[in-house]
This record gives sequence, structure tokens and C-alpha cells, in this order.
Amino acid sequence: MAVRGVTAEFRRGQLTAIIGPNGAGKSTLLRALMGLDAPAGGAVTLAGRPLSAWNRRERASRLAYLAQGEGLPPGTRVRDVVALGRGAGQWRWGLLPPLVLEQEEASAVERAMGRTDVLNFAERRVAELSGGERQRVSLARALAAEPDFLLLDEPTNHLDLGYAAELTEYLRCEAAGGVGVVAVLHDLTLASQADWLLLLHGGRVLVQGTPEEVLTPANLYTAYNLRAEVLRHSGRLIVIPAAGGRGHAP
Ligand SMILES: Nc1ncnc2c1ncn2[C@@H]1O[C@H](COP(=O)(O)OP(=O)(O)OP(=O)(O)O)[C@@H](O)[C@H]1O
Repeated sequence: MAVRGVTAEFRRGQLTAIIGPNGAGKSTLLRALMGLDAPAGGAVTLAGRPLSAWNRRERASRLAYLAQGEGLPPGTRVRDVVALGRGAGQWRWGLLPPLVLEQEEASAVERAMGRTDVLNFAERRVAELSGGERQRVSLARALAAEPDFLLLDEPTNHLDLGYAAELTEYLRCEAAGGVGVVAVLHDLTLASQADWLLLLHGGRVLVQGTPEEVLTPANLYTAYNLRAEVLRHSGRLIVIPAAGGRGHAP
């Protein structure tokens, strides 16, 4: 059992970060929210309806997902990968000619590429990109769906400091515009900019609440077995692990 006893609500207009140590169950929870893994018990509901009652197409227009370490078709052009986010699900990756999109669909693809700064290599093939560039293409693919909820598993993976900070700002903007953003994050300083945090430990919710409520030295010690200081700087929380901080009570 990877996750048990989780009761949580993810709202539109809110950026929620799921945090916790390796193996805590974060990806499993996100996959259950996306309907990729069915829970053995309990239920996931979307807008009051069980997720299983939504058909695939409806679900795809409401939920977009970025998997951890997502593989992309190496021989496919960036623009065509991003277009997959617009319901081109039946299209077998890289094997069919580029999809001709309606104007509205094509605009959504361009917008997503603009937001993730991939327009300048839109015609290149995935195999020719760096890890960070590929991550931005994956993100653009998820954003192109312009869904109600964005479920992102470690979206800052491979991103340099600048893009990671920009991404967090962008996710905050999306949330302010009414999207429900749920992101698994390892960087607690980035996570502290979320509206709501869910701290998982051993497959259970150790604590959920505002960043101030969750990011306390005591909670971090319980979850990560790590002594850490939590500082406030310019209205932000910064988590600093103590030297040799593993295994000592705060
Ligand atoms: N397909 C699977 N079969 C068996 N066990 C699995 C499977 N996927 C995950 N697990 C186990 O379930 C637990 C939770 O895994 P999960 O990937 O959800 O953790 P996580 O919090 O996302 O970790 P990380 O930070 O390392 O990505 C782990 O102990 C993992 O080994």
C-alpha cells in the first residue's frame, strides 16, 4: 500500500504543493487524482462526480498531467509534441504526419509554447534537446490543454534556477486565473510559495495547511529526519538544512 487514509481537497484557483521525502507516495497520489491508478479503497471525485464516471475525452479536457521523468518521442518535432496536449491522444507518437489543428487549437499550442519559452526551437526534434528543454516541452504539452486542473509531478526537474523560479511564478498566475494547480515539488523554498501544502510521509498525510503551518522544523524533522531552520525573507519562507542535520532532533 503506497498511500492510505488521504483526505484532501484540491481547489480551482489554488496552487497546492505535495511535498514529502522519497517514497512518501506523492506520485502515487497524483496518479490516483489523474485516474491512472484506481484506489483499492476510497474515492476520487472531480466536480462532485466520481472520476470513473467521466469519459476519457471529458477527463482529458479537464485534467492535464505531467509525469515524473516523462519520455518524449525522440524523432518528433517540438510543435507536434505540444499539439498532443490538444486532444491528439489517438495520434500514435511520431508515426503519423503532423496534425492539422483548428485555429483555436493552434493558438493554444502557440500560447503554451510561448509561456514555456520553447518557440525558438519549435521546429527541432526532441532528440536534439537538453534535459531542461525537454522538460519545458513536456510542460508546454500539459499547458496546451488549458485544463481546469494541472497535475504536475516534479515540474522543475532539470530546470535551471531561472526557469524554476519563473515556472513557480507562472503556476501562481495560472492559479490566480482560476486553474487548480497541484504540483509535486522537492524544493521546499519553491513549495513555500504555494497556497496550500500537503506533506506526505509513509503514504499518509503528516500535515496539510498553509506553508507557515506545514514548514516547521518539527514537521520537517518528522518527515525528512532532518534538522532544518526555516527563515522568513522578503515574505518568503526559506528552508535551510543544518550541517549534519540528519538524525538529530530539532
Ligand atoms: N508500481 C509499483 N509497484 C510497487 N511499488 C511501487 C510502485 N510504484 C511505487 N511503489 C512504491 O510506493 C511507494 C511510493 O512511491 P511514489 O512513487 O508514490 O513515491 P514518491 O513520494 O513520489 O517518491 P519520489 O520522491 O522518490 O519520487 C514507494 O515505496 C515505492 O517504492
